[in-house]
Amino acid sequence: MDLGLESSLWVGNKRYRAVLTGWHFRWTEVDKKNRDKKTVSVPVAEVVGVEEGRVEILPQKSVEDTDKDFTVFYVKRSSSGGSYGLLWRLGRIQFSCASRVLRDQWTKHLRTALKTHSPLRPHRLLVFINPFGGKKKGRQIYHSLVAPLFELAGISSHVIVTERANQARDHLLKKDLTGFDGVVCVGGDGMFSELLHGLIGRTQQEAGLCENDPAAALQPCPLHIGIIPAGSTDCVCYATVGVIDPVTSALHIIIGDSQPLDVCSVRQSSARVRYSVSLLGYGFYGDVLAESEKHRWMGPLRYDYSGTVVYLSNRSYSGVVQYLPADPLLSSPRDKTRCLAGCSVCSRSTERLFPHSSDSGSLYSSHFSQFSPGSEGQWVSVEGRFRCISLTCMSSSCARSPLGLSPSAHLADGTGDLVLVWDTHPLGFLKFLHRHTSTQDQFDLPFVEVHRVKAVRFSAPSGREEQEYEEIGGLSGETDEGQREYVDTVSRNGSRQHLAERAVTHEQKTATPFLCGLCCRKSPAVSVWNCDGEILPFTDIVCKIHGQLVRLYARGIEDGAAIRNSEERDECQRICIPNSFK
Ligand SMILES: CCCCCCCCCCCCC/C=C/[C@@H](O)[C@H](CO)NC(=O)CCCCCCCCCCCCCCC
Ligand SMILES: Nc1ncnc2c1ncn2[C@@H]1O[C@H](COP(=O)(O)OP(=O)(O)OP(=O)(O)O)[C@@H](O)[C@H]1O
Ligand SMILES: [Ca+2]
Repeated sequence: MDLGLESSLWVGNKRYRAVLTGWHFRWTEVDKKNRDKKTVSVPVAEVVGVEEGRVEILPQKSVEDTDKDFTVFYVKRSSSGGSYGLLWRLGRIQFSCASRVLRDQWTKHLRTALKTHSPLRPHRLLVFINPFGGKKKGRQIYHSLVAPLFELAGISSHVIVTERANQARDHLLKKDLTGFDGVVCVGGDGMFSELLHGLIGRTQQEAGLCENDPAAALQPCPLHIGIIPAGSTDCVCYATVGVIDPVTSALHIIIGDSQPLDVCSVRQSSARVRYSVSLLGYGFYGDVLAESEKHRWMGPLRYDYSGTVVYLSNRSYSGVVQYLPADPLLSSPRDKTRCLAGCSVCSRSTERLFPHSSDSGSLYSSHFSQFSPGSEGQWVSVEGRFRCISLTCMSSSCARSPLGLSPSAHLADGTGDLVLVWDTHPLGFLKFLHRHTSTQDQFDLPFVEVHRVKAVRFSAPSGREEQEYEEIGGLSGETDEGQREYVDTVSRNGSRQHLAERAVTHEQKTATPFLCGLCCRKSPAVSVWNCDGEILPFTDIVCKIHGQLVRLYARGIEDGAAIRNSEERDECQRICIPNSFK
């Protein structure tokens, strides 16, 4: 069927020329005064719904069933006033036609175009609401802001308000999921993590794979994940959409946006595999999480409180980190680029990961592991004392840190960024933390390194080594230069320098201890791993990045400045709607 259509339409008493081409629906006021021919152009993929009559959904749904009118709902962008990304809102325009026949033609053509141009739009969703996440507003957010939009878009949803932790994960692992196109969580990163674990586990079960087997090439999940942010950090939402806004996220779900995401698997020999996308952190971030769990009642503020307590306790931990570098010719964590919607680095990665798929984004093609025999590079091993060790599959931007833990990390390039912060003077570490809140480069410090990696291993020192270290006084008051005393070898097994030997060297160099009463306290020998907000019950780990293992209803961060500039240049404005239509 030819999807094109063109005719005059009225909005109130103004006449418009409306055109539906393959990909766009445009309307231009036919008026001598409209000399610059301002046109509103909406991509068909961003039309939310088409209704006969004059329809409103806010503050509540009302339908005036007039037979020459139709209403179009679509995505309208506005600046987020702070965040990097753009807020999406529901735009609405009510058209009148010359006849009922023409009206029916418009609604039919628009609906057919919608089906053709956005094949991933969900029809049926499974929604989990955590009533206790963040500020405990999950239920309210879903019912007042999201459910009316889903209804307008003809999406039927099965809603489960969780009664316990891990209910969503267990449901996805065991219950019948037939008929669902996607799964949505209303909550924070912890709820997202439940969906991630449930869906990855379920997909491997159905593929007859054992997910705990480190050699298994994990299969990508066929169901999309949607996140309606209602948590404390909401890092996954922020880093994939660019704003924390339930309406924006609901609209991404409705139009069936699709953003692949890398996932890191975390294993210890006998334990169940865990997954992480935003932060696998040891040392500072592990300790902050452990401390914050004691203060859940504080809500989102618990992280600031615990962050301060942990910072003042001035801890560092020793260990051996081994990592498998990613191909440095493809990208670098210090190349000052940003992964934005339509990212070319991620698109090329899709072609590498799914080489035999005609639609390189297809989920159903066979998934090629990045760890096929022979493709491995050389492992690098470093050993020493660290303030923190972080591994993230994406930038991990959030409200606290608008550019994130690794501002140039990519959502779907099959790699993770490993940030090593060596033990340093407390003020140095504060400088590092503080740089996360601005555009200053947190990696441009002598005690910080960042590596783009495909896999990581970590092991804490044996009890004896750590005891020797403590006996000789540790590194409190160490200078920035002091951290350079580490082993950087290229080997498969890593090589260990005796910690005590290095500690003596450091001790000879120490500056006056800072915050003596706090920092001279003995650090515990080991920290814990923070795996996307969950404390792992083991210390020594092996991690692997699985490129594009899951897909979210998102499109990456839209570059607000670029979109605004192109609108200023272009007559065909996407979001310039005359005030009378707002
Ligand atoms: C001086 C200001 C420093 C601000 C430093 C901001 C760095 C923020 C980096 C945040 C990265 C978030 C990564 C995402 C992690 C999620 O998977 C996880 C689950 O939701 N969230 C956390 O673990 C929650 C982690 C939350 C960490 C918050 C740390 C707050 C530190 C405050 C330090 C204050 C020092 C004061 C000295 C007097
Ligand atoms: N009904 C429930 N009762 C108790 N805990 C729950 C319930 N439903 C989910 N949970 C758990 O609560 C934890 C935290 O939830 P969530 O991630 O939604 O909010 P948050 O911790 O405030 O935000 P963030 O993870 O973004 O910091 C999750 O790990 C989840 O497993
Ligand atoms: Ca990545």
